[in-house]
Amino acid sequence: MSQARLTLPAPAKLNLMLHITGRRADGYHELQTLFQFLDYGDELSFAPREDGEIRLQTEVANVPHDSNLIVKAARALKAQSGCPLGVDIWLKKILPMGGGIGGGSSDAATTLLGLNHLWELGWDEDRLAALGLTLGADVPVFVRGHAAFAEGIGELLTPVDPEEPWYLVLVPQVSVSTAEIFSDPLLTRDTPPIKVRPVPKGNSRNDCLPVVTRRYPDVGNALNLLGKFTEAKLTGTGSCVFGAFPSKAEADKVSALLTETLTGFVAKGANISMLHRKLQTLL
Ligand SMILES: C[C@@](CO)(OP(=O)(O)O)[C@H](O)COP(=O)(O)OP(=O)(O)OC[C@H]1O[C@@H](n2ccc(N)nc2=O)[C@H](O)[C@@H]1O
Ligand SMILES: Nc1ncnc2c1ncn2[C@@H]1O[C@H](COP(=O)(O)OP(=O)(O)O)[C@@H](O)[C@H]1O
Repeated sequence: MSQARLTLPAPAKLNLMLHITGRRADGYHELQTLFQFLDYGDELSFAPREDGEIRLQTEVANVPHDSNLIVKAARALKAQSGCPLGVDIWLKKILPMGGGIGGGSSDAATTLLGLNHLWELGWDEDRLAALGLTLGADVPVFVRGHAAFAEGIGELLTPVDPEEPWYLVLVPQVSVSTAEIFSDPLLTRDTPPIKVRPVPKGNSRNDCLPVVTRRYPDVGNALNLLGKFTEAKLTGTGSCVFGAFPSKAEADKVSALLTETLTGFVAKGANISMLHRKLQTLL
């Protein structure tokens, strides 16, 4: 076994549209959503430990280690695989938390794939995605690593290949709780499911938007400002909003104007996640 430290990216995702089509008996919502990755994200490093301990060596503000999805993912994989090894993990946290760009879920997926490699478990993607789903509805798409149209609670994935524009992502300085938005009585929960495949253009609405902007005026403000330049959309349950541009130069130009007053970043859309591109180079 290689003892070298393994460093892997954990990319962000965007929800290019998000319809809520129903609610299951367990309270989870049925969605139709289009996931695309960004070439922008956190970075995790892993080094095996012979004593079986799982240690996250980086503090994450306001997230106790036991609640960190990285630790939960590592513990679950160790328990289910029976692997005797442990791991030291370091996290370079770049992605805003509660931003709807999936940082925690992506960190969990990178942990599952990284440890599968480091511990030489040989689990296939189906098994890793099923374990990922027990950690969060968004984890499976990061495990699969391909842009996807998602149904169910986000786990029934059909790979798709939308255009890969440059995006300007604005990050309002509020953290939105997904559970809070999904429990709002005013949330639209009865959008008729789209039955046609591929999903026709023009279905770019996010059903969470009215509830999120009502609760978080800063998000509405960011949408209005970006909307002066391009179609401005909300990702997931927010708080981040984004707009597409045909080139980096154009995204940078608008970024320069808006980030005087707002935080944001420019990144390229990617249909194959940078985690999977990196893992390919290790095989
Ligand atoms: C809405 C989406 C869209 O991509 O993204 P985010 O804005 O969180 O990134 C996701 O489906 C979120 O996935 P994820 O963030 O993994 O959610 P989870 O941890 O599984 O769930 C948090 C809480 O949200 C609610 N929840 C989540 C997903 C879903 N399909 N229906 C729900 O009702 C549940 O109350 C759950 O307890
Ligand atoms: N490794 C992690 N990175 C970020 N958040 C985490 C992590 N582990 C657990 N969390 C918890 O998950 C919540 C949602 O995080 P995140 O995935 O960044 O947002 P979102 O689901 O809106 O995209 C955080 O507020 C935090 O409490």
